[in-house]
Amino acid sequence: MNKTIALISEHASPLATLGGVDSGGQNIYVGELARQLASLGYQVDIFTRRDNEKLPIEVQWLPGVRVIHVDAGPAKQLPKEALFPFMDAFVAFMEMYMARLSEPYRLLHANFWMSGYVAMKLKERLGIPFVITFHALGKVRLMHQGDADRFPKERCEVELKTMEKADAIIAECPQDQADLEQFYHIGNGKIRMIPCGFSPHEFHPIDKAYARMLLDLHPTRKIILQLGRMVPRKGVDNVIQSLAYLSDRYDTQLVIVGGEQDKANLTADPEYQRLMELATSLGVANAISFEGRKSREQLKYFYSAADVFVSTPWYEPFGITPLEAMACGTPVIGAKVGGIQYSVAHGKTGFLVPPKDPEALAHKLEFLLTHEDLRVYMRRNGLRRVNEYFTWEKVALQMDEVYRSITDRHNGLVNHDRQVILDAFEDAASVFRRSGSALADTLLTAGETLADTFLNGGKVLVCGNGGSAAESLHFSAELLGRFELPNRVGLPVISLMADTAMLTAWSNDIGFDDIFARQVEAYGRPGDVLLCLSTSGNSKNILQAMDKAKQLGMVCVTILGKDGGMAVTKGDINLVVPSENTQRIQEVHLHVIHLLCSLVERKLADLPEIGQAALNYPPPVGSLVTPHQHNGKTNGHHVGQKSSILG
Ligand SMILES: O=C(CO)[C@@H](O)[C@H](O)[C@H](O)[C@H](O)COP(=O)(O)O
Ligand SMILES: [Zn+2]
Repeated sequence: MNKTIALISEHASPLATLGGVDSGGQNIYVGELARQLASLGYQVDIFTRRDNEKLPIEVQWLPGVRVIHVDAGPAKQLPKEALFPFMDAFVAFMEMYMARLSEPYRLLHANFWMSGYVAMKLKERLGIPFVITFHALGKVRLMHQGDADRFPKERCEVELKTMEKADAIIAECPQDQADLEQFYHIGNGKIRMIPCGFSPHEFHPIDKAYARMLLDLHPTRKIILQLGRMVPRKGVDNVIQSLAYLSDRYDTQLVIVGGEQDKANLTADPEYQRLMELATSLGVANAISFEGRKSREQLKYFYSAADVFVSTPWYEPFGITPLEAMACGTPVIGAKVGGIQYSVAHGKTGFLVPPKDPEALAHKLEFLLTHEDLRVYMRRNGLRRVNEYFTWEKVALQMDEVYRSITDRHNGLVNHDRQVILDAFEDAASVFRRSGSALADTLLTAGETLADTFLNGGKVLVCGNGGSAAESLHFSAELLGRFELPNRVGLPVISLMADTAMLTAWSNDIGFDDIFARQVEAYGRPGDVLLCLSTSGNSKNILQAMDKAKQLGMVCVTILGKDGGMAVTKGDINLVVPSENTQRIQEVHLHVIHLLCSLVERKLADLPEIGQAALNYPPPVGSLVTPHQHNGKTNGHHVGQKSSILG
């Protein structure tokens, strides 16, 4: 079974350094999901923007996982708010890349709204189904950030369209699901709740004293850890403010990990400056150490060294850091928002507090830091909870289920469509078979009549509507031009729907019902044939043309379907296709006109006495057998009169 999948993550690459403004949870999510999917047998390609010209296009990152760097916009770092204009180029690159693959991706998994746009376009063009994890929703962000939100205004509209087109939407927590339902009205069973995860091999408890020694942290002071991206919405200022409410703040240290810079260069980070000013103004600067950006390998030591981990953002679609802290045995005090209120079990693995409420945070901090037994209890619960529900391995297993259900459904649809096609061929074959026996004799008569008409200096007028109009042109082209017989003269067949100017003027000014009758009157002569194609046999313009032809002493040959309609009562030779299906009828009609052409040419070529004459049409009047001498009465009508186009 083909298990190739493309993860699209336009700004967040698993290869990017973590902790910067635009790299965080999504980089981890994409990387860890890919790693686990590969261990489930998937071949994963991660498409992310090439933001450094030195990056090769393809990087084999892990066994079964490649990172594909997409040329879309300048090959340098840009804020994610500036990337949307390059997403069409992203789509074009992926399409080009995919065209070279031996097997198409079975599924696309988009991450973030702009990747969703890419996946939606690819689905439109290539029909590949897609899943999306938004990681953050535009409407929620706008609610919290207001004018500070710098994303293009189309974001929410694109999100909505993407949601409509997606085969499944992954909500990361119950709050995410509720936001999707409330703000985007998505509730038709498309949403699947699958949380984020952590890797037990990466995050596990380490002896506290050892961790502190390695990190050069105080061996006995109470350590509060704040770790993550340092942007206003993460509420680092809230944690700093809470220190001012702690009664025993001098025995407590707040360690802040994260930011754009490492420790030595932190002063260059404006957010650090802002936070430092705040700490100084509150008189708590001495209780804080800013550690700057750290490598991922170092994080477990920080989590393990801390007595409590704090995360109080304004909002948080999921929040991976509380999981990582619990996985290292550290209780969490988190804001009662987004995924944190789901991952942190209040009173069991930590506490939930309102965001932007430093006093409430201080209250819980004080309580937890002064109750060691409670910390031990929460440590045990936290370890159990995260290992039971939140490992990347479990996340990937749930994701695999979603992928399978979509691809099965998709294959089912494809198979269904395939069956429709096979059935249509079967149906057509059966109508053709039935038509063979039903029409063979009449076809011989019709072929002979047409041939005799030509041989007698007559002509054929042919008409029909819609598909039948196209076939009437088809018929005149074969006989006026060439069919199978080489070197014969053109035969006089006039398609009555070929004269667009006449048809439009007449139907515009007078009416549609006599467009053919008018032409029959002008062109028709006794002994000529009017050949009518109609699937219903009830088109008024066909019936009127037949009436006119009969008045002029012409022969009416019809090619019909269903019950033959009214036309069957007026025709001299009626070829009625035994089917009720208009398309099948038309398909047999094409075959019928080809057979008529074939019969005409055979007749012209085979009759020894006229073989030469057929090549030198028109024959001298009277030199040839007249049709009724061959044919006698065809369907009760004599067709012996001679004519030429000019009468
Ligand atoms: O080709 C199709 C349907 O397959 C149509 O264009 C179809 O020919 C038109 O509806 C005609 O107007 C039907 O007229 P008729 O066959 O009933 O005389
Ligand atoms: Zn048609």
